[in-house]
Amino acid sequence: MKIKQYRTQFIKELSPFYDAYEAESFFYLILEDKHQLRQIDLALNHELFFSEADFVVWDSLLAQLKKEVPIQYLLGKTNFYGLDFEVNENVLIPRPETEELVEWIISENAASDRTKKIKILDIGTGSGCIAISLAKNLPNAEVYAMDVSKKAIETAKRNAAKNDVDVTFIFQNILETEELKCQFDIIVSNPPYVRNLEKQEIKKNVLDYEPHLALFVDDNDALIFYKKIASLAHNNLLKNGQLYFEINQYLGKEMIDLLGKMDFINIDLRKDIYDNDRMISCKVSI
Ligand SMILES: C[S@@+](CC[C@H](N)C(=O)[O-])C[C@H]1O[C@@H](n2cnc3c(N)ncnc32)[C@H](O)[C@@H]1O
Repeated sequence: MKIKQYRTQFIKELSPFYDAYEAESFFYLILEDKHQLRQIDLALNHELFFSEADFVVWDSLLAQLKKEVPIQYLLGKTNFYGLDFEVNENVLIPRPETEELVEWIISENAASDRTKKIKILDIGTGSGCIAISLAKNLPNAEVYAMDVSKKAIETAKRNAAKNDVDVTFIFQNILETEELKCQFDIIVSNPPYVRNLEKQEIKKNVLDYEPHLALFVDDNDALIFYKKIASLAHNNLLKNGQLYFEINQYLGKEMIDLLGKMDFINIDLRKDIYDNDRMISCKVSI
């Protein structure tokens, strides 16, 4: 079969699950990953011919996509902030909203005195996407990253090596942490923040395949991670130090109240590209 014919069939078979645009983007991601071919190659070479064995691979990927397995897990990789990351079922697939948080931190810290080290701690690092992007883009950063999942830490370590950056990984439960070992200039976290009451908004491809440890938080204490991290930050943020959080879009006001009551200053709540309250930053009052 010609690959162009296969493309039509591929998109049609995915139509109950994904719109044509998404299905087509999956097709080209596979084409690039498995055959090192781009859309333009397909357009130019009308006679492209794929072997029977190639189509066996395509069929197996198509079958998994029909079960709504995320394409990133099928290919074992994704792109975040211009860098390549390994992803697997032990880590959350990094989201574009989180790239916005990283962009915010870089924009506020890139111009800082390059002779002075900036110590950064990323709590709940998952694939390591935040920690590694910061280490790559802030040359004077000394980056630490924590997670309670051993398998996530192993993945993040491979991602640090792949992207050629030094990050110190810490296997630790932040909720059981009495005190952090050192003082930081920046503490950043994208902790679990989806409440069970929001489960019905979560798509099957997320709910069935992404780690629930990374996603969900107890409905009765939805801000538990923020409270814990903010209280540790009081002792472990240096003078002028800054906290950055990704947050649940429905809890922006609650986050402002929480940080205000805990005496943080310069509280700045920002929206993501979809116009949802998504990230917040503050400083310790001195
Ligand atoms: C929303 S994911 C964020 C992953 C990654 N930082 C990102 O932005 O894509 C939350 C992460 O927090 C970790 N986590 C959950 N509970 C934790 C705890 N008690 N202590 C430390 N990390 C925790 C999860 O394993 C997961 O990797």
